[in-house]
Amino acid sequence: MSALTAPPREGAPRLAVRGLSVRFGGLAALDDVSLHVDEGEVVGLIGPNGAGKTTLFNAVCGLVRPSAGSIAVGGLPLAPDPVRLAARGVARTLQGLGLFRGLTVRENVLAGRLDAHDPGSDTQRQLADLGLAEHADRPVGDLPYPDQKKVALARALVAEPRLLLLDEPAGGLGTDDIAALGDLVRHTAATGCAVLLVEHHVDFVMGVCDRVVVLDFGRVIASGTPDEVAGDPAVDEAYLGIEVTAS
Ligand SMILES: Nc1ncnc2c1ncn2[C@@H]1O[C@H](COP(=O)(O)OP(=O)(O)OP(=O)(O)O)[C@@H](O)[C@H]1O
Repeated sequence: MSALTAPPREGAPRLAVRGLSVRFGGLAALDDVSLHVDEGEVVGLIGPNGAGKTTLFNAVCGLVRPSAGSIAVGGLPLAPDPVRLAARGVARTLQGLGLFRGLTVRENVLAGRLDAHDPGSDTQRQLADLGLAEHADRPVGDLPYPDQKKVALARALVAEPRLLLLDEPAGGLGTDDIAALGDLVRHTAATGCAVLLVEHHVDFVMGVCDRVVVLDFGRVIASGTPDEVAGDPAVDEAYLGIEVTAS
């Protein structure tokens, strides 16, 4: 059995990042970053623009090559092969929508579950869970932006991931949709999925996460519960006056 198809090691974090560094020429986008996400946990990854959040996601997905450090999923080292991520139970949403605009809602969600025995029924259930069933056969580009964000989420969730990477899921959403998103994230974690959440909407992060890790200039400057992080002066300083509050 290869490391890619082996079951996760019992007791190991779903995601363990140790001493990770990523360089782009002379720029250290990530510098000795360590973090972990356990089964059923929601961990927020926050920090100002350019702090390295998306680079960390890209490293986990094998899209950028670290210059140092290691990444393990379920206790097993991660091979730099984005195509095999789904087989390891990893799903991701993108900062933009990343949808196939010429396809219907159903076809977009189906794209997240092409390996399944009966992808059609999984897709239908996921669409119903997110209130998208009545839009299933519409071109995805015809839906309002919040519903398109839901389609992108549905495409990740239909794979029943064990590790879910969410890149700015609350971006562009109104208050009610953000509240519903928070419920969905917590519900997903309650099924045992580990969630790593990159988000600029700090109140949302503080309300939904069990722990928060703060990056600035590629380094971890704070980590802990939302209350611990919100009270950390280094975090206020990194955000240059943006209010950081725990709900
Ligand atoms: N492919 C790349 N080539 C060169 N530099 C890059 C590349 N990708 C990211 N960077 C740089 O690495 C640093 C970290 O970028 P990254 O996108 O990870 O930050 P971020 O925290 O996700 O920012 P934002 O909140 O704006 O999305 C930035 O200085 C960025 O300009």
